[in-house]
Amino acid sequence: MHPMIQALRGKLIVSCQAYPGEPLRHPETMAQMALAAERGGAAAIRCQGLADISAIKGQVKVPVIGLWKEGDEGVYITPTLRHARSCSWAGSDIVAIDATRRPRPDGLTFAQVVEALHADSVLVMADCGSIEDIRMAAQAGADILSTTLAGYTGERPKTAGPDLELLRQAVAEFPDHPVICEGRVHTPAQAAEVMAAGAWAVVVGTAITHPTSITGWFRTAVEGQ
Ligand SMILES: CC(=O)N[C@H](C=O)[C@@H](O)[C@H](O)[C@H](O)COP(=O)(O)O
Repeated sequence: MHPMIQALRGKLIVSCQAYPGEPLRHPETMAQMALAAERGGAAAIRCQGLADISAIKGQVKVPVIGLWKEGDEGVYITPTLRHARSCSWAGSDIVAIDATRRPRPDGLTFAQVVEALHADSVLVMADCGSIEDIRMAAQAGADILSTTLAGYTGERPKTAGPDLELLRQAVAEFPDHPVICEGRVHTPAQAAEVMAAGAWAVVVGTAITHPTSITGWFRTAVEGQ
């Protein structure tokens, strides 16, 4: 296993993303957010878009997991080999790509994308939505398997918290692969629970770096529905 992935074992990864039209959507702002997360103990930063990747890479010392979202339905997380290579060139230490079994816009299979990236020594995080995706990604040689898309592709229910069932199944089937739990980890207790369930590492985004959502959670608690 690559030493960079080995070093992520038992660690917290923080996802720093702002969505189109949002107040914090600026590469410098995301770099500041990433630095703040690093200062709090994040072992890696996950981030979106070439400008954010390059701005964050220039600021933090921890590894950068980069992706490039185009659109918000179908295959939108680093959908093509071109997107993936661009993420790598922008400064990603690991590139996160859609690892579903859906057709990809460039007509390549996930396995072909992994093969091409590995030829350039690029590490791949597979963003999966189901156990079938996880199996496919493992077979294709992805360096990291992740539950990122569970609840977003129609194959798994959108659980309120992390998809522990999928995580447990993935860890049981692939004990020798690093399986990262990502998606709807909203509390430290949930983060501890996914680690206890055997996650290699946990990615937390919204609950740390998306103040609009966090404010909404509190507003609901204060005002009721
Ligand atoms: C489904 C999808 O597009 N997920 C994205 C993947 O990069 C991000 O929008 C999430 O914020 C990230 O996965 C972290 O998850 P959470 O914000 O729930 O902690």
